[in-house]
Amino acid sequence: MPSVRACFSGGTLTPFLYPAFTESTLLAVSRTCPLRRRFQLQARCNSTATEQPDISRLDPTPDDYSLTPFADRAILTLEAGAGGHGCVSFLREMFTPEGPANGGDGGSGGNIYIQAVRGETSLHKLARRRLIRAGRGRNGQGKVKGGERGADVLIKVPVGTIVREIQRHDPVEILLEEAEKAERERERAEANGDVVEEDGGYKKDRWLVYPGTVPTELNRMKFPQLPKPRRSHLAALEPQSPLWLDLDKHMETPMLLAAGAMGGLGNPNFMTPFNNRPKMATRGEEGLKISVQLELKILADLGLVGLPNAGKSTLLRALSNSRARVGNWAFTTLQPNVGTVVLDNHKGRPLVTKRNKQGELRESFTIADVPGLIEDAHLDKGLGLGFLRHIERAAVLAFVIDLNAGDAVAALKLLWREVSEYETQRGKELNAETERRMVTWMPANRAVEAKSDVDELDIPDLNPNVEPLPFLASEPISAKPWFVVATKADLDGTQENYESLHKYLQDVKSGAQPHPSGKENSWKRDVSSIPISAINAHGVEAIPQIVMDLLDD
Ligand SMILES: Nc1nc2c(ncn2[C@@H]2O[C@H](COP(=O)(O)OP(=O)(O)OP(=O)(O)O)[C@@H](O)[C@H]2O)c(=O)[nH]1
Ligand SMILES: [Mg+2]
Repeated sequence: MPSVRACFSGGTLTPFLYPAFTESTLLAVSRTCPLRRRFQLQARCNSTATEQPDISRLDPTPDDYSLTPFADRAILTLEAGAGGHGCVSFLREMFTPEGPANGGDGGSGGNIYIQAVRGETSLHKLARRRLIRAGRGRNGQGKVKGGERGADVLIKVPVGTIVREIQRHDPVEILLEEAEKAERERERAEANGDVVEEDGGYKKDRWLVYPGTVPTELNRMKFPQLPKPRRSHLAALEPQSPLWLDLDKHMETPMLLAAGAMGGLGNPNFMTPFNNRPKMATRGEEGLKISVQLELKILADLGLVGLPNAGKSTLLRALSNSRARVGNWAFTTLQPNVGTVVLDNHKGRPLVTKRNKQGELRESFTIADVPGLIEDAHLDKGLGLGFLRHIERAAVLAFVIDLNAGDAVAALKLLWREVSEYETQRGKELNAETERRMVTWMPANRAVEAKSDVDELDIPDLNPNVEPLPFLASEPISAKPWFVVATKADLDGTQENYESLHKYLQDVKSGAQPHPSGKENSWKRDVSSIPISAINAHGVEAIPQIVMDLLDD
């Protein structure tokens, strides 16, 4: 095992594993060199690393890992609670056998809330549920007792979840439109001097009548004008339709997605000076239905990109307490792992001192390790590009290159090519997904009505979301700060490979070589590389400092 030495090579100070570089080279570094502190830190960390490398943890058997269920997509139908029905009831007391109406109103339905919380890490629980329904309001009762409210539902999602609406069915909106249409027709008829028919009939889906009312009696009954469909006051707090939420911060309070429907009116609402015993009440409104697509894009500070078997998971283990699975075969990792690197454990001096934009000291940062990418991953080879969405939102990217697996420069170029391909494809993919799922929902009883209706204009428009949803605007991946982690540097014959990689990156930085993504405005200001041996925890201590330097770049 070569001894661990820090070295100064080609202007970049890195802890180097190759014996050709000596510590005396480092001592020659000027005291004013901004990288001096990093070197001191390296030296300190290296010495501790050599003292107690926890090799078994970094080279575990393939069964020594922990795996939690994970899903990063879910399609859900959310149904706000329907309102309870109003009640038809009459006061009956000892000397008042036929008292006035005293039916209570129906309770309103439960609301649906959403909250992004730090503790959640996956959407798998939601993906299994498919339909989430808030409680229905209870029916009103006699003695003017209002129905109980329906139970609310709180959907907890991980921070970084995007909510997109696929389809919406708003029964109140439909009823309002129908009422408006009827109003317009009445006005038109009045203007033409026609006889306007009063809307006094029985509508099975809107009215409730006294139990035991026979059909002949129903025909004779005079029904008042149907009250306008009502919305709960809370509906004003609903986000604008179509839903497009990017829940990228921990939320202290839940956010309303769909307010429960209003309950029906009890029979006292229909009392008139001539009739204090109306035998009808209205039914509760139907709840708002929204189909949404949830997509989790893990928000990590550092994203690890690499070919399969490059050593990403081992690196994650070396940097954090993660128990990601490690194995000597491709695609050991099948789902993203997130690890947290603790910079300050409040026991002595922090590993790296860095303040964030708000001036607070950073105590930790997160790393996302995703399944390996292979050539033509953009054509859905290997595990495809699906998992790249998790590094899309990482602030800094680390390209993990195996120095023992052929030309490192070629590997880096291949990775960048796939990443850029993903970038061009992601917008298209998102929209295609939405269009595929878009179906026009029509309630069963209305479908017949619509068919029999010859006047096309009369068919209520149940699919208001015909316009394509906007793309998610985020910065291009090639504009993110990045660096290269050249791993497996402990193996023989990797030095030359590292040197050519180092030279290539110097050229990219100076502009002699184009950015490997081939995109314009890509980030290459301070590209660096660091050789490490993750399996021995050699050299990895420099990574937190590099990430911190690039984080606020
Ligand atoms: N010699 C040496 N072997 C390493 C080093 N890092 C990782 N390995 C080995 O490389 C193999 C693959 O490591 P993983 O960490 O599973 O690689 P990965 O990139 O996560 O692989 P996938 O999840 O399949 O994409 C394992 O057998 C590790 O023990 C290193 O620094 N030196
Ligand atoms: Mg892995």
